[in-house]
Amino acid sequence: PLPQQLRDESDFDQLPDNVPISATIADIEEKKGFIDYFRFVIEVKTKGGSKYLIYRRYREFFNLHQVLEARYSPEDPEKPTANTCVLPSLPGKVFMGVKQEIAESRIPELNTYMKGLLGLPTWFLLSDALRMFFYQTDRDSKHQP
Ligand SMILES: CCCC(=O)OC[C@@H](COP(=O)(O)O[C@@H]1[C@H](O)[C@H](OP(=O)(O)O)[C@@H](O)[C@H](O)[C@H]1O)OC(=O)CCC
Repeated sequence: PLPQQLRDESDFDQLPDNVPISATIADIEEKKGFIDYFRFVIEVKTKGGSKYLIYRRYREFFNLHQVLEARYSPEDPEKPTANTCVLPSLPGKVFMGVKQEIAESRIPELNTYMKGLLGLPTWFLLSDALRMFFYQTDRDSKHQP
């Protein structure tokens, strides 16, 4: 069989072009309504070289993390098995505080979290939950500031 390093590269080459390979928060924006909330403006780069913006709020990160944990985190972090991996930790919920400040303080933490996710083994990058989160929806592409 191919040595691990070569296999990994060839695994990576097999990935579809629309798989996200990097994602960084470019800005935050406030959505005013009955309840104000903040969204993170995330620039996603795909393996095929395209770049686009998606807009996600914290609770969407939280829901993604719950799904990923349920499906992929090992019973015992000391012993990940073939289809489990140790996930980066998600910054926690905050119950009190100024929403703008909470959002701003989350920028570096969520950048680290996304970097951690997208640095996991190539088989993980193919998981539906992950690809759905980073997929650019119609709403994302029609987004008006
Ligand atoms: C003492 C006052 C308690 C209080 O107001 O907490 C409110 C809720 C927490 O509400 P939740 O929805 O469970 O959790 C909140 C949302 O995830 C929110 O996401 P978004 O920014 O996208 O809106 C985060 O920004 C908040 O930091 C978080 O607290 O607490 C619960 O309902 C607990 C349920 C597990």
